[in-house]
Amino acid sequence: MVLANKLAAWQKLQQHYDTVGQHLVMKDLFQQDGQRFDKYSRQFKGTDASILLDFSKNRINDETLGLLLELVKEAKVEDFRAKMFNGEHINFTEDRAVLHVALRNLSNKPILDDGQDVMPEVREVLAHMKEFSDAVRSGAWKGYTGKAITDVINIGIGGSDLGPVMVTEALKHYARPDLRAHFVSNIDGTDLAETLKQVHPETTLFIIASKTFTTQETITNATSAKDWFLSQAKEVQHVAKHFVALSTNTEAVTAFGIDAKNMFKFWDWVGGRYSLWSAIGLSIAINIGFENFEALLRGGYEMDQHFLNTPLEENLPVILGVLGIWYNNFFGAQTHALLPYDQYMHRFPAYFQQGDMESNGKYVTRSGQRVEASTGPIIWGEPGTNAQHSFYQLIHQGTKIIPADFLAPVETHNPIAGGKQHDILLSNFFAQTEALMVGKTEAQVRGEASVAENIVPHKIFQGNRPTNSIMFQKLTPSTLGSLIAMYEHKIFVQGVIWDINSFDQWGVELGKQLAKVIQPELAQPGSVSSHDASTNGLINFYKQHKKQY
Ligand SMILES: O=P(O)(O)OC[C@H]1O[C@@H](O)[C@@H](O)[C@@H](O)[C@@H]1O
Repeated sequence: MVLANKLAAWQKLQQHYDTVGQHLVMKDLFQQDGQRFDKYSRQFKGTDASILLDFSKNRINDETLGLLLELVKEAKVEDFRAKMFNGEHINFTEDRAVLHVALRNLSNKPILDDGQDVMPEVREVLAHMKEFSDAVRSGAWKGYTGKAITDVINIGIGGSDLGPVMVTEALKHYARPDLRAHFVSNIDGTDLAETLKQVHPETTLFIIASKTFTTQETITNATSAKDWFLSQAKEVQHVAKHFVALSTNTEAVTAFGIDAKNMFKFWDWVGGRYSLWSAIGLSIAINIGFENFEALLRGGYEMDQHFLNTPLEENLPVILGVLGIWYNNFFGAQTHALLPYDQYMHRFPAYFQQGDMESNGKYVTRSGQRVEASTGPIIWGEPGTNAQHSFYQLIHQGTKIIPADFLAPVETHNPIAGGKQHDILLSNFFAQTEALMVGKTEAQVRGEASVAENIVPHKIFQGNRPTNSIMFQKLTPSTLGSLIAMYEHKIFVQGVIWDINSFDQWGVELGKQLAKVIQPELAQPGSVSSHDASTNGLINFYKQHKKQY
């Protein structure tokens, strides 16, 4: 593969940026073209999910879009897309297929990994999840004293936590108040301790979620949870009624003391950050019911079909992907903000921090060279309108360009005050992207009542700040599924263009290795001298002041 910045379309884009792109003023473009919204907005329609993407408030014209799509073709995104769906081992550094799309494949089409159809096993696990989640929800699954489960604690971290957390928050409207979901991820004992305070061992189900079942945080928390449980339940046989595992590692699960029949399997072709669709979604299925979990899968599946079959210029993930490239690589934007105007989606940006940054935070190309172009953006964000009262100042008047996606539902689940609050929320949603685009000129500032001369420059907004507006009818399970899959594929498109492997995560390993060296040093008496002066100093400071428990 050729380095991204050496592709002919990239060079053309650079020239286009230098001569035209960087000078485009959106306000003028809207004045010149009354059809700009129609021209630069697209709709996705699933069975019941419908998503509008308005990307007209971007610093682009027809030539920009044309060249960006040329880049997609030249970088062979379509070939890679086919390779992913066909189970080729595109995650070549781990020699794995990338088949999260199989988890939501609701068609009858087989999906092959190493020549074997993975679908029968996928369906088997889904059936197991249905059976189990139904039993927990109906109260047929009983704890060791014969009581029904009231609290489910998912113990997992990274991809084995963030997806279930984000989705159960986003779909809280569909959850039953008498069946509470909790999530423990951090090795910090506070996380587990504070959660255990809220539950009772007789009515609590622990879901130990770990693809590898070797992750230090998860196994340690799970062991402590088991100790807590056994301190009251006493008999080891009761563990079977209160602990289940979600993993690819049967041996480690059984060694932990969880019955293999209470293990929900998934496969090494499911990346951790793409795993909420797999058995990792068990806490979701229990929380909102299996039918709703299936609707989530359907939404994902329908977006997969859209990504696979829609022409590039109509394809939402492709459009989002190339717009990201335009700002990241030509305008030098370092970050990308996700700003959901839906309180239920408050963990959506955090979810895609892992989804995007663990996927595309890489500087080595598929052929082992160093990239010459900037890769994955820093993803961040908070729900509107809270974010408006926090960091929007910098987006409006700071020195950095912050491309942002604004997301909002047309319909709210909570029409408080006869829908008035939702109107207020949405008026802010519309106003912010408008303000970011049009800004406020010096003349407008002066036109306002009595502004002191020295204050004038402070009140000017340059505008021309790019945003995408993404509206969906209502935050239903299938809509959420489509939105998640849309961003997954956006990340895919960008990774292919940058020629990096979006599906490994070697960058998380070094810190883990070093922590394993340091942990025994903390328990030994005396000071350490084997590290650099800073690390030695910090460790020794801790050892001097450490409390013995
Ligand atoms: O699911 P397990 O194996 O516990 O991994 C949990 C997380 O670990 C991290 O180090 C990353 O590699 C993530 O991609 C992964 O989701």
